[in-house]
Amino acid sequence: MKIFSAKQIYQADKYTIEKQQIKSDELMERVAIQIFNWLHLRLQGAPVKIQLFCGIGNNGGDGVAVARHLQEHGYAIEVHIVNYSEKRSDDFLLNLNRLKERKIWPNFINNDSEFPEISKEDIVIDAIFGIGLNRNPDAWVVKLMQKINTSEAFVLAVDLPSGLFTDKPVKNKDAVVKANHILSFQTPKLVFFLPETGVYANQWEIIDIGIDAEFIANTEVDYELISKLEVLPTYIPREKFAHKGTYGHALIIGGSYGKIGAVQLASKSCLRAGSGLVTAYLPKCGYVPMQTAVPEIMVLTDEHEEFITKIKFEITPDVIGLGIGLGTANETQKALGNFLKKNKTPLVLDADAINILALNEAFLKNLPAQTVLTPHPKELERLLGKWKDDFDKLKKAKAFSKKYDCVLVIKGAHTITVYDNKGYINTTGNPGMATAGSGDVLTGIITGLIAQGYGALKAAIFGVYLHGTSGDIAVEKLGYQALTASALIDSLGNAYIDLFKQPEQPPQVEEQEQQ
Ligand SMILES: NC(=O)C1=CN([C@@H]2O[C@H](COP(=O)(O)OP(=O)(O)OC[C@H]3O[C@@H](n4cnc5c(N)ncnc54)[C@H](O)[C@@H]3O)[C@@H](O)[C@H]2O)[C@@H](O)CC1
Ligand SMILES: [K+]
Repeated sequence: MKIFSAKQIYQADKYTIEKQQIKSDELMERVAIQIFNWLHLRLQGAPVKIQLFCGIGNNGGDGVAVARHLQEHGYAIEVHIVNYSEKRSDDFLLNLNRLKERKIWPNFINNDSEFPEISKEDIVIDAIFGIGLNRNPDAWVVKLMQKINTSEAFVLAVDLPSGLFTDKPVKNKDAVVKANHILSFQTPKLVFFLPETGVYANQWEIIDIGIDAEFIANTEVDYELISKLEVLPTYIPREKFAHKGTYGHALIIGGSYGKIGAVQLASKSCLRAGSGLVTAYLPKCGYVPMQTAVPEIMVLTDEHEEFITKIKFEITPDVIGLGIGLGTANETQKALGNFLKKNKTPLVLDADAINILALNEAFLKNLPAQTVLTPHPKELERLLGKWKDDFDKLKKAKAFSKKYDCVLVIKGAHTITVYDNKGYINTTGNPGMATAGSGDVLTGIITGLIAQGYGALKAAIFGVYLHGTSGDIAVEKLGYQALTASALIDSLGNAYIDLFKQPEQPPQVEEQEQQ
């Protein structure tokens, strides 16, 4: 699903209004009806008090229009107009008049007003600011936001929680409404997926307001949300006459004394991701544990007992996953530098391979085109330097990816894969996956996909998706705390199977034949 910027949302609005030959307030009415339906379905006329806090722009207009529908259906409403500016939008005024025609008199809140009481049994509709927020809210509006936030009432945000900018970081953490649920129009907003602002958007849902499909299809975006719909077309089916050579040979290089398990995890997940053959290359001390733990995997060893000192092998793998459990010993750093000078095989680099690159910037120019790097936040910082905020981080990541022609997988709650000036935001996974070895498994999966013929970018996007789905499947049985990296590998098969599962349909009631 495409993620639009605020500017693109306004363009989409305009385009739709012209093409569908509707008035702008009709679009607002679509919004209002959908929000009303959402509430009505859940409340079923319950006598709960609904307090609507509406700004004076179109977000406020949405809120005011929802109020009218609620009142028409007998709900107990209180409409508060948060009067933060003189510049009221036309559709806000139109809907305000429609309220007045029905003898609903809103309460106007100004900077010197006393705020209304909000009880924790109430429902609050937050329609103060939408995507039009372009500067920090005034102090008195922030105070009102704080009142809403401390009320313990259920807060439903219209389009996005008021105070969140669509395409910018938040400076004042108090100046955002904490919503329990967000109904966002047509497209989720980028800020929902970034660590600093995503905390304000735990629960969100998209409301389809009938934005023109052609506009959506033809508009290039900077960010895309990746779910099953997006990854399914990239899946490469298995062929009947295939043999193990058809699906490639992956080499996993890593490990040092005490960190052989990391190579076991990456090699196993590489195999389970579908690589035809997998060889592991590790220091001598890893030979016996590796051969014993995973019989399907071939093993090559370095001449050193405890860490890797020379990366030399006679085989010709299709892809190399490198860095897990590697350590950063001087000899290992040198070995990686020498290896990169000669290597032409596609690479997936993780963990200490990334740390070694950060320590030796000169190595970066020797990366083959479209090398996949999978840093966690600390490794990313070593690579990019410190960033001011999430937006600055993405800007730096895009510049880095462009400079070195690499696919950068920014791991996090919503992992973002960056390449060619675009970001692909993953939607699968859960906090149970913040566990030792989880990253090693991801490296193995991406390496295994490239071995089978997936391009680097597709392998990274699909790999991150599969890894998250494995976590979502594993957590069902294990819960968050007991989820381990090994359990992720065990669920990988089901993650593939899940790709082809149809969503459950409600049971069909057969019609009784009329006698
Ligand atoms: N396609 C869509 O997404 C649609 C969006 N609609 C709604 O329209 C909203 C956008 O409406 P607007 O563009 O009127 O903007 P908002 O309602 O978000 O904000 C109102 C106005 O306040 C001013 N403002 C910004 N920051 C301020 C601050 N800190 N203090 C005081 N004033 C400030 C700006 O001039 C802004 O236009 C969306 O979020 C959505 O709720 C719907 O009504 C129709 C369809
Ligand atoms: K809002």
